[in-house]
Amino acid sequence: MADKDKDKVRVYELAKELKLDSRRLIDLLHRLKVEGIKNHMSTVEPEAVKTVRDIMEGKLPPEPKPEAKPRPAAAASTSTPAPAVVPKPAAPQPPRPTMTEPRVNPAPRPERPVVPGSSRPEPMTNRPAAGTTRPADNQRYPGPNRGDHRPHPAAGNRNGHDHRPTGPRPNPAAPTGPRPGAPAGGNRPPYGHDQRRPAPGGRPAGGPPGGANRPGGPRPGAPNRPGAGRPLAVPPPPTPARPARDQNRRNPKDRKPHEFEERRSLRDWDEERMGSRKKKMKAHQPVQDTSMPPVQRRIVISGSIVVKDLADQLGIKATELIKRLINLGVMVGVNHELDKETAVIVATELGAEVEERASVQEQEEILIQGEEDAPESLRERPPVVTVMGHVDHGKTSLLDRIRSTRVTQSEAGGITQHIGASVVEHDGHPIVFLDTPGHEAFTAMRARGAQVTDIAILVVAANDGVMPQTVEAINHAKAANVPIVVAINKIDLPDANPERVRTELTEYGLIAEEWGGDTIMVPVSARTGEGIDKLLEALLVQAEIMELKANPDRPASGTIIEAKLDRGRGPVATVLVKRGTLHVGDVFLSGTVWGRVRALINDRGQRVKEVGPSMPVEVLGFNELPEAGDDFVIMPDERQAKSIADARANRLRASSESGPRGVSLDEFYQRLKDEAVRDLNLVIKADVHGSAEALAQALDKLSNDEVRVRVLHTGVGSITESDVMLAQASGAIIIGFGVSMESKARQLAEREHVDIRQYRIIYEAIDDIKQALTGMLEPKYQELFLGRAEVREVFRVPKVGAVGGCYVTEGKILRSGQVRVIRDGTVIHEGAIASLKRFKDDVREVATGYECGIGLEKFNDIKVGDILEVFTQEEVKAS
Ligand SMILES: Nc1nc2c(ncn2[C@@H]2O[C@H](COP(=O)(O)OP(=O)(O)OP(=O)(O)O)[C@@H](O)[C@H]2O)c(=O)[nH]1
Repeated sequence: MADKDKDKVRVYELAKELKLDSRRLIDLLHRLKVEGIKNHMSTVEPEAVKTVRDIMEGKLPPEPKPEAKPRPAAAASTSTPAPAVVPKPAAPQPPRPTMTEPRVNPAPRPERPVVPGSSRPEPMTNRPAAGTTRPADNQRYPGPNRGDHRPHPAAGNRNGHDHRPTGPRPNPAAPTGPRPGAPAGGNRPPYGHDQRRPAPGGRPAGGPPGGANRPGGPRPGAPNRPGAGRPLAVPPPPTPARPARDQNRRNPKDRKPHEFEERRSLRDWDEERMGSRKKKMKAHQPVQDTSMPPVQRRIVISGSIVVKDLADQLGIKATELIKRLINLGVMVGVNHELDKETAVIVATELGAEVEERASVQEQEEILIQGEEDAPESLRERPPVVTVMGHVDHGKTSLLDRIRSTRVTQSEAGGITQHIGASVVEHDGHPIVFLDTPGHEAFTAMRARGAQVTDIAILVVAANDGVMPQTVEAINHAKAANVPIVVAINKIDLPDANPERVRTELTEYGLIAEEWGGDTIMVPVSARTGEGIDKLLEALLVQAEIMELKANPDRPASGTIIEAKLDRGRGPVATVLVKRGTLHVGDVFLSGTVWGRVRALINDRGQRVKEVGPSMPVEVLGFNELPEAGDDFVIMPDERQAKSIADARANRLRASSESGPRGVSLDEFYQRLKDEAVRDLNLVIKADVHGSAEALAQALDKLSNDEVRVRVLHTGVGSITESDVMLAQASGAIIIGFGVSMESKARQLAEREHVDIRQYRIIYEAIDDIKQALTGMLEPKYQELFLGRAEVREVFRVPKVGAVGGCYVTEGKILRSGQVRVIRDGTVIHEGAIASLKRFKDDVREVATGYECGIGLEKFNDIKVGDILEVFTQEEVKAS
């Protein structure tokens, strides 16, 4: 039983192993009627695993094409539909897995019996020749790492899809061996390499690099290029070592329809449907270029590389390399940058021995991360605290009051200086307060990848209670897993009602300790100072619970919390040291800036020689201004600091020209598969509280054992910058329901690639999330903002209806666009524009700063003050 469980694999694991997209595999499993397959995380029973593997290896025929099955009426685009396949005697069936499901039993599928001898007979006759005539190749491209996507004990029985030599295969038990070309035993560095990334050697069975079929040695009977067409039904003469795959794949026209059908492996089918460049490349049958001898070099690839440079390294002409790349389905020019994987594949194809090294980025990570601290090296460190709360509830007053307490307690002489954080001592224990209150600052820092806060003080005015931004602050802190200590402020006021605050907070999961919960709540008055000591005490208690520790005896690393250009001193920045001790004279790196610490100044304006963990300090010695939120690390020497800074600058340039940084719903499933995420984080904004709650609950219910839908925040009203920041910081998607979006929020979302999805129908939102969780999200149309106009007057035009006399405040209004009418922050109508006029003329567009008349289709209720937001729909490219 235990053994059986061990054999179970999850869909995504199997898909990865077979180099299939999980969706395709799920499809196949469904068609095989394997039960319990819900998504990529579902486990597959060993029997079904075997069936799928057999199919993939060509031992069993694939199931009918999906087009043929679900839509019988659909015209078969490539081949004869399944029913037309000539039934063959079921006689010499290979052993079938004993599956309980009827589909995998031979009986219900008489139309597609397996007749090894007849289904893929010809290539088999050639294989021994291929395998045995090229022992050198086999050595260079050890079987299991190349064409063989997984070892199988029955390898010898393979049919035409097995391209491995029949001779001894090195290490047949290892499904993922060293990469091709990598020195035996794989001297690839143990770090940084994403094992999930398909190793070039782990390409699909029968793929280009497949054992005996690979180029690299002259083949007898040379002209084997695709298109050299040879009738496949006729068993080829045994002599030339023509690769089986060539015949199977490359001459489809020569095949009879049913043969074609039978020869199709699921992978062929999958590739046809997927059609991505990489797949094409992987599926490609390498073409033997007899004009070029194999490259006899050993080269090192440590990251992406320009075609020209790779050709240099290989000692061949760039044109030759390009030719080979084109053969592999990669269309490139001489200055094109190849990613590491492609470079390794093509170099190996050409016969070079490739050593993969950690990229600069990977080396950088190692250098920066340093070694793990031994537990015995850890010492207690002060907590770093941020104050949050609703507007006017007293955040600044409370911070001021707290800071003022240290004047009496600390040693004399220090002049408080604003450096972005202050240190306050209580009972001899320091507590560090970040000077900028508010959850926006807190989350902005997180959005930059830095989390410096250990504890959040939530200020709630006792006379006002929980307000919208109180809730936001709670959710922002929760999203960051930062514990909250509540300061119930303004208790000096006659209408203060701390009990009410405690009660209201329970609704948001904050239960006061005195009520049996675990949230410390302290009544205070920033005005009178009452309760401040207790609050500081509470912070120390919370810190103690958290066991905040760091190793002070190592080179420092921390975060920039503030940076400014000082007229006299040049660029200065405040660093919050996270671990280690920072000294004057240390060489540092921060983002793309590096330098040597010239001076350290603490929050009292005193020069210090060193600072330890959790301490804020102003650092002089920057030659450029770093950015708040950047990391700050001490480097062994200037050379290394400079080299990493340069590499980062290059990457930054490259990344700003390409790829999105945020998470999108479209790519969520891919990330899920790659195990990058297990949570789908959402921020929900709706027109009314009821719909926000309903949506949150409905979406929450979509969680399953494998993926958790986490609603980080729900709120009422427009989507704000703070929502976008929260989404960015937490890798969340924003769901807007009947709400508009603030301009700044849109700009930030566009810049940071935060996915904002707006809906008018609750089920559409639920459907989209549901589909995203199963990887079935259809390519969608995405809204593209065009412009915004304000209705300043309303005209009633006979026979036409209401026309808004508008002023374009942002972007431009296009006659062809769709329009959303927003009144008091709520979307009240969405539809088309019926007319767009400048004076009396119909126009196609009106730009910012101009007036125009806008009439709406099927909407006459335009009112002065309405905002007309114009947008268009743009197809989102499938990711
Ligand atoms: N009576 C009383 N008033 C207070 C107390 N704390 C703050 N206030 C007053 O409340 C008002 C708002 O205080 P701030 O400290 O500016 O509040 P804030 O939360 O920082 O406000 P924003 O920065 O605008 O978000 C000021 O008029 C303060 O004087 C208190 O404990 N008691």
